[in-house]
Amino acid sequence: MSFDKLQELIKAKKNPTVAGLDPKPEYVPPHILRASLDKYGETLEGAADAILQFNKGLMDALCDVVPAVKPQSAYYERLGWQGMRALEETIRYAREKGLFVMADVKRGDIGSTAQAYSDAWLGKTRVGSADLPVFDADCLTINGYMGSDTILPFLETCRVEDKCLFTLVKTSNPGSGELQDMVAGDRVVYQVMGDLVQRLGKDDIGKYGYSRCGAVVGATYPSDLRALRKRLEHTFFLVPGYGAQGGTAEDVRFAFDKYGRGAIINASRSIMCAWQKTGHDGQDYQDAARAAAEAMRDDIKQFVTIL
Ligand SMILES: O=C(O)c1cc(=O)[nH]c(=O)n1[C@@H]1O[C@H](COP(=O)(O)O)[C@@H](O)[C@H]1O
Repeated sequence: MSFDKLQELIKAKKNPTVAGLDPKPEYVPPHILRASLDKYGETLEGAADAILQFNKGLMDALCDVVPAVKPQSAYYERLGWQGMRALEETIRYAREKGLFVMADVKRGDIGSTAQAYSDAWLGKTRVGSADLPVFDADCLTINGYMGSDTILPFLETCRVEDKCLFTLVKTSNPGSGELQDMVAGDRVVYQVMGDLVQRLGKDDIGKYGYSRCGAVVGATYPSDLRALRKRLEHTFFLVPGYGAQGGTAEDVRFAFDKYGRGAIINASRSIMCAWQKTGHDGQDYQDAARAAAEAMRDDIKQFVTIL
């Protein structure tokens, strides 16, 4: 099953991290941006071409270091349909490179609309008698705070397509406590959500002990991360917030089980924008991204041994 595949890629690369692909035109090295804008003008098409070329270069540099990439849809949506085409091509290229693709869309809606989202991102769209894959990611982030009926359509698509999900449980942002830390009976809200995620996934557990229904738990709240790891033993964690948001390797070690499994740590800007700190005008963006990804891996491996 799908988290088994991710776990095996993590083991093969000896690296429990995912590189976020959240590209803004400002993050693209000047020589790549200039080439695209010379070709297409200062247009959304030009910007979309630049981020696609940038993504491909990053994936060429990172594909033997990281097991997975996580493109965040917003950065592509803001460039309109040209951006969405760049996202589709990014996903296709990632798969060609053997990378596990986690589409970060944080979707959530009533059941019938959730089904449409899951067709788009994980499943297939029916046209006449044909079932056509669309974005075809391996895994998706969703927002399940509308309730279980909005999560289940995604989970069913995952079962049919052998894919998996991450549902927001305790997010990394500064305001996450405003609602997620509210007391709800004898639990707090994020615990209620975590328990729901674990319950929805419980009948479909993979060989490493994890269900298809994972949870997003931020690196920026390490004590909550530690408590959730103990509470949700069958729930795979996506842990964002390392690097640019201040989360450290010491913080994220709590996300892993005793075999060093069950979690993947994300960093986006600290890898994508590493070239901005080397003083070489972006010509070395691939080396810089690779060095940042290797440094993150080695940093985490000081605290976590993957068996
Ligand atoms: O679902 C996510 O990936 C996510 C959840 C969360 O709680 N916090 C969070 O930062 N993210 C995403 O993780 C990435 C973090 O990016 P950096 O802060 O640049 O490493 C962004 O794509 C965020 O949208």
